[in-house]
Amino acid sequence: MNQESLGNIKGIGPKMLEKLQELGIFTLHDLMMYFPNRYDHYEQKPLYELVHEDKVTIVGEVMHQPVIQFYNRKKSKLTVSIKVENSVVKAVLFNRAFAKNHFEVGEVFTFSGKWDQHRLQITVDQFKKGTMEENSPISPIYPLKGNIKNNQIIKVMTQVLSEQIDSIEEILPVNYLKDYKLPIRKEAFQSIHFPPDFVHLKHAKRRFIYEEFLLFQLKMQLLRKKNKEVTKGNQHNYNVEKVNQLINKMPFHLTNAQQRSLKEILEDLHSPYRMNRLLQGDVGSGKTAIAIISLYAAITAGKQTAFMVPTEILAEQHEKSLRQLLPEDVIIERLTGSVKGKKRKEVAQNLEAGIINVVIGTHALIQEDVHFANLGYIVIDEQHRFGVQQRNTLKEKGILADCLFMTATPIPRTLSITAFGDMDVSKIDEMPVGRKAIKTYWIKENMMQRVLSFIDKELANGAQAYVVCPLIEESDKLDIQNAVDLYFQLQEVYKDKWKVGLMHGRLNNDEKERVMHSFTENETQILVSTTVVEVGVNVPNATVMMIQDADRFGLSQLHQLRGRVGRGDKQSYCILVANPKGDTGRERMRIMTETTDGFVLAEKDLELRGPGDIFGIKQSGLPDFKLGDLAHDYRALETARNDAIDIIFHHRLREEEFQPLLKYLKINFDYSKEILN
Ligand SMILES: Nc1ncnc2c1ncn2[C@@H]1O[C@H](COP(=O)(O)OP(=O)(O)OP(=O)(O)O)[C@@H](O)[C@H]1O
Repeated sequence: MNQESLGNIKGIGPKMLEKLQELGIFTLHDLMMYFPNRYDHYEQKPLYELVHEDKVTIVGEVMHQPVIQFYNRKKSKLTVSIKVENSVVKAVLFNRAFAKNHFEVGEVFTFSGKWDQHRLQITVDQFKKGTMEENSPISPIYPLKGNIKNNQIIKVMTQVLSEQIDSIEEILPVNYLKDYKLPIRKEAFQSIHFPPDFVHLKHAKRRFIYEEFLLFQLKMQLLRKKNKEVTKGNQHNYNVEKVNQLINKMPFHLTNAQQRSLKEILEDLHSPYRMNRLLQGDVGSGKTAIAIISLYAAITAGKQTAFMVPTEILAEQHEKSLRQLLPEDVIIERLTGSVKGKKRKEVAQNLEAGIINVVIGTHALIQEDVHFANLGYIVIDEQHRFGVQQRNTLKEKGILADCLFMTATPIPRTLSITAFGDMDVSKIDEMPVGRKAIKTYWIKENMMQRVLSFIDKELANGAQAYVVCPLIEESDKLDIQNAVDLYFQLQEVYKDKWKVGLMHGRLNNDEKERVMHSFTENETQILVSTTVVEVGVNVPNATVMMIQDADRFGLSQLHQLRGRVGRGDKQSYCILVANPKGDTGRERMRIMTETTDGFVLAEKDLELRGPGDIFGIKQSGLPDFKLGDLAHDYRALETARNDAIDIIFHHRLREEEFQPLLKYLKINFDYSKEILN
């Protein structure tokens, strides 16, 4: 089977060709790959099991000559009495008088249509001579667009399949088929379009799911390999001694997982290939610490470095950490939206002149007027918040710059190997020692008094608390508690005892900085905030996170918010205030109180809300699979990925049994031509 145009096929006229093109079908290959999205299944049940007004299928023998009645001039009703089991059932066909001659007494027919339990009567949509088995019981329903009909696709497909079936070549090696018990390709095509039974259909689907995952993963691995080869010559000879000095100076011992990830990152820096790595780790697992050490390593190799983060608050916080940890001779600057006028000009000039060693910033880093002298390494935090485009713009500013992407959002493995399949992945899967699991409680509004005195006790022990609300201003529609109101209420409750701060997106940058600063320094003990504190904010002294209207947040977001506490060695608490109306809201609250494992939560979120919502944006880079479902087919995806890595990195495409696959890749995927040659 190939890229032959459908125009060459006998029986497909210009009109049909046009209709097929509307569905995106241009070649034989396109047509075969146009899978049904569901199947009509005529299941024969005993009469007593049929449900009144359901669509049913009945098989019976014609008992008498059909009776026809005409009414309203052009309308007709044809009634065929049939014997089913030991009953007489009436099959009624409206306005199909011509069908009368089809029915001979004594012949068996299969009818499908709407069942009338009281009259023992079926209003027939379709009928066919013969028993169920003779009438292909599972019929495909194709996704339709334009003015093509399902029957027309079935007709074309039947014809093409019967004529071309022998030209469909297998593309997978025989061993794979054997190991995974998959049907051969031509059989799978036959079964997915016209399944003889459900078992064949299941295996055909299994085959195509594996096939599409494998083809996708092959593409990812080819890109990964290409990235390595093309970028040869990108070696950073960092100063091991200086890096070790910094590690020893850190206020804590790195966890094993941190050490392992750091080692992988440093190896990438040192290797002649461009780093394209994702550093994944649950909230508070210590990713930033690793990022800082690796930035310093690149600086000791004489390179400029950049640290890109999603919010102004984070940029300021990280700038502070960099200044605290790095030796004084490292020149650190911040470039965010709030750096303006003369200062901004100065930073831009110094970047271009190569004076600055590390610049930390937000989107401001990718403005057109920002140029680097010799950008060698970029760390991008919370990467899925930046679009693919923005990531690339920054990359392009530094020729062959190594890139480390960090994400605190636990991405289920199925998603990470799909969206980031072309990347290497390091994982920090261990928390620093001494961390206590955060205790999470779900309470109703009417228990607020108790919560407030609990917070009071915590603060009396020297700790601090966050109170998060979903929106900043009251909305009539969504009865949501607003941050400003709550701020005033809490001030009233705690009067002169504790200071309350207020943070939200509408404050200007200076105000935000001031509010955050006084919370970090424990000048304010309670921070009332919208979700701007969601990512990365690090105040280890805070032990209480109270979230208002918690059922309005997704699980991953709740987990991010909860991750703002439990960052030191004190026992921390997360209090979810919610009166969820629906089951999903209640389910979310329940899960939150049951687990603190971000990955478990993300898997649940994937189940409850689908992949798009985890990333929160469209540019997530997730492909649209025809059959494969990321939430459920993770085993197939995992297997396909391992196979693709093996095939590409062990040069299997050169082997004899992989020749059909190689040929297929070359014909069907543009990307692979140059890489595969
Ligand atoms: N190995 C360690 N031992 C003890 N404390 C650590 C260790 N590594 C990091 N920390 C501390 O734990 C807190 C969280 O670390 P860090 O900010 O690096 O985590 P993160 O993974 O970047 O967090 P987030 O995902 O929330 O941004 C910080 O206060 C940091 O100083």
